[in-house]
Amino acid sequence: MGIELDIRPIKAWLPNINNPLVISGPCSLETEEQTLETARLLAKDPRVFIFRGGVWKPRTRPGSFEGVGSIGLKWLQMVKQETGLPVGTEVANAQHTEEALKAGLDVIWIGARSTASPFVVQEIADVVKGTDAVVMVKNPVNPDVQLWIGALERLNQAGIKNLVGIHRGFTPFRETKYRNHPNWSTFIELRRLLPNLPVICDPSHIAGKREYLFEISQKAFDMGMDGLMIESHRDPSCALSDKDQQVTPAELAKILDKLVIRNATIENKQFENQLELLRSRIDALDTELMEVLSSRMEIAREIGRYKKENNVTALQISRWTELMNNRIALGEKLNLNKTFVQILFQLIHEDSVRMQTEIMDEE
Ligand SMILES: C=C(O[C@@H]1C=C(C(=O)O)C=C[C@H]1O)C(=O)O
Repeated sequence: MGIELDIRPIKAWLPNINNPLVISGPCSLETEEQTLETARLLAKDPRVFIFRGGVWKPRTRPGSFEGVGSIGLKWLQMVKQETGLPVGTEVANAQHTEEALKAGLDVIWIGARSTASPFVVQEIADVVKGTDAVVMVKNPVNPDVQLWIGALERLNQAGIKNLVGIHRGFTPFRETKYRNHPNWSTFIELRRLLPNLPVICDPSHIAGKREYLFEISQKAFDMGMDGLMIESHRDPSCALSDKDQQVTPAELAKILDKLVIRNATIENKQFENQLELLRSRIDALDTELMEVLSSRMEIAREIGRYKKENNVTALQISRWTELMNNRIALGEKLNLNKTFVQILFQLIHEDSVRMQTEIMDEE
């Protein structure tokens, strides 16, 4: 099924944007003073375009700080009035959305847990219907690009064209360096399916720790994302939520100073010619790669027929283990990433066994 969404670029609703979209502010608004002080510091940096602040906080388990609630909307209004920065918060149900719109917030976003629930997304879409709200949609907690797109579609069907995707990583199923797995391939697939959708990265939730913010942000720009949402707090050590991943506005400025912003493409004949030359070499190598794979599969089929005649199983674990170890060692010598080699050969082996069992089970 083709996907066609009517999406406006960021510039359509934020005309003064001349750089990647940077959104920053506290994970949670805690007090009027903390909100305003953080906002005043951020407003001094012309690279920050929108102030964010969590008001209703979805927490994994009960008992931790769940946000100040509606009073925070008033503080956001004060930020807007004093600094001129557009303001936004996360909404997780119809009531939040109604209150946020009524308070005149410039941006709302749907969190990862809410995106995972089509009922919640629909209830929010029903409230924003017919408005010119800017709605950002975080990826669902699981790397399901269709679910992410489904949420965007529901909003688009409600007439919302000012849409932005936020890549905040995916719940890991084991202990990892980062709090949430970046799984860049999900972003690549989203961009392939919806090339017009602006997508920004939320390195704070991917990282879980401030020391990783720079490397993740740079990667996001290397991949061509359109901006960042980075949590900041006047004093992260006292933050009531996610204190390890927040930075001070001064630290944010240092991160932004170091980041290299890349262009999606450039108008330069020499660059284009050189790129084309290198790409034609990749095309030729890919053709060879496919031919080699095809020959390999042909031999596997022959082995399958031979095993069938001799009534021997398709799967041969000792051969497979030995082969995998050997390929990983070879990969290291050839400067290939170990995980890449493992996954590649798992796929090849899986299909080789599948084909052999098909041959064996043919009438
Ligand atoms: C091809 C064989 O059958 C299976 C497929 C393998 C492969 O594709 O390399 C290896 C071991 C077996 O599990 C074989 O036994 O050699």
